[in-house]
Amino acid sequence: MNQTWDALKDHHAAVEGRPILDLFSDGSRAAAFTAKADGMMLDYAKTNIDARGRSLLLHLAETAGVAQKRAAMFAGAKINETEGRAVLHTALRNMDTPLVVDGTDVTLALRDTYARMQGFAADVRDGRFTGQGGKITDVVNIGIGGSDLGPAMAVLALAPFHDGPRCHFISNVDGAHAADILRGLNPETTLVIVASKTFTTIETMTNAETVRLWMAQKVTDPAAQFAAVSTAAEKTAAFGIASERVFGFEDWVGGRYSMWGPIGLSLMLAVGPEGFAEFLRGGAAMDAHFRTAPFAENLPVLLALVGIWHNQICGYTTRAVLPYDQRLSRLPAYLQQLEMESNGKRVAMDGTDLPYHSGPVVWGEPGTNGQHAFYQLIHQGTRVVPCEFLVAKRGHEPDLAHQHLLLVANCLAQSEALLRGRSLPEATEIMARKGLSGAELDRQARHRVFPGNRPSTTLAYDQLTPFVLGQIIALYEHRVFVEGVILGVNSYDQWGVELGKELALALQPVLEGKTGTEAKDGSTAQLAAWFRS
Ligand SMILES: O=P(O)(O)OC[C@H]1O[C@H](O)[C@H](O)[C@@H](O)[C@@H]1O
Repeated sequence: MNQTWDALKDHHAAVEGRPILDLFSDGSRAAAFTAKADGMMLDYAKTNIDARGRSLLLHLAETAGVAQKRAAMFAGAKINETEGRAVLHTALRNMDTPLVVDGTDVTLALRDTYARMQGFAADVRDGRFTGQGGKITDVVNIGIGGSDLGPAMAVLALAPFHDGPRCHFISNVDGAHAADILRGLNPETTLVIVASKTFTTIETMTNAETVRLWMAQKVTDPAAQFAAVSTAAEKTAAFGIASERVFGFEDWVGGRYSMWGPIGLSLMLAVGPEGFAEFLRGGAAMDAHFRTAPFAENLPVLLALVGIWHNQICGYTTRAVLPYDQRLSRLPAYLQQLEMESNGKRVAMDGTDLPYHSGPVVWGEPGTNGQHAFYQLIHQGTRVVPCEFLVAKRGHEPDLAHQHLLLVANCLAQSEALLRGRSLPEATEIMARKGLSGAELDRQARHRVFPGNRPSTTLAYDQLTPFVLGQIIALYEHRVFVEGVILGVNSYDQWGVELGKELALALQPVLEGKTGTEAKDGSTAQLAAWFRS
């Protein structure tokens, strides 16, 4: 921890409890604590960050080496130090700019694969590639984690742009998932994409086998209706998928950063190659903004600094992502992997223990649904939950513009209510008007107090198009990067998922009764015995 961290802690101690609302007595507050990029606006004025807090936070980003690390990442340096890999998902959306890594221009192979994806997607959509019962009507993407959450989120987000086959996603090893998705699908007109960076993930391999057997009941050559997306070409061949339907990528694309490349094939099939290209253009626009905008106007940097302020400095342990955009209903789940798998670490890059907490718990649901569920706690619970609202100026349903207006009113009202709250005198007056008095008035009024002074940010955009979705996702990716650099963690590995995988493998023979439970703790042994009985 350096002096800036200490200065931030001191500053927080000095301003803690100050009403954020008071900051608006400066009429320029709202504009001064808002940043814009290519038609998108991030309002972070409803936080307790003031001019001094912001300048300390910006200093933190500068002294942590964010600019240097940013340059290193975009240049293809091996910043994923624990796996000895570059981090180049940004190259997937900037393929026209040559990028030499280890003596090779990596964009040549990227462009080649991208052209093959475009050709295949067009063939499927136009009916040149068919199933054994005719034109492909449905696509099933089998993948998990980064090979599922991104495309599943984006396919839902871009529903108004769908003009291709219907897309479905199977991820869970729970057979219920495959069973429920496959019910109602016709194997003869279904294309299956097995999406796995490693092509070893047990959930995906198990589901791929299940779906192959399902298809074999109706189709003479199931493999002909399978495509694969992976870094492991030999494994896809061993599974029996012809190389012309295998779309590869390099290990310098992290799973949770991979939807810009072949992992996005299902999205390209749904919205078409041009819609997908727009998504890439949106990501590239955010890359350009991130690389060139001064930190004080830089959306990813500012969003990261708001995160550091709330989590590491104020001590708020979670953050809620609240899209007032029904089609972004899977964004919180997507961000849970992006943010928590990236920055949920306990040691710094050099292996030493972190001197502060790492990334927060990320959670959320779309508004207005959340309002009728968990907002009670956000408004009146004893813990502060920083809220991150997202909202579009326009919906896609011109006939339902009145509903969009209602949606926006609710979004703005929530951040206003969190900021303003309702004092005891205000609550007392309301209850007195209802005829209460004395102790009963006091008791009832206290239940109706909102402490307020609860921070939020609002990300506002014009309309949820492929371009804007690309901007949003790249914004969050770079936010994670900046937070990771400031915390000094490796945002690009995920060792924390390994132990459970190993133990699950070891428990399989125990549950099958082939090995005993001697090596297990009493609780695990008891549970295993119960399932075997
Ligand atoms: O794409 P795959 O190799 O099948 O990996 C799927 C997912 O599983 C792993 O366990 C990791 O935790 C994720 O980062 C990854 O996205």
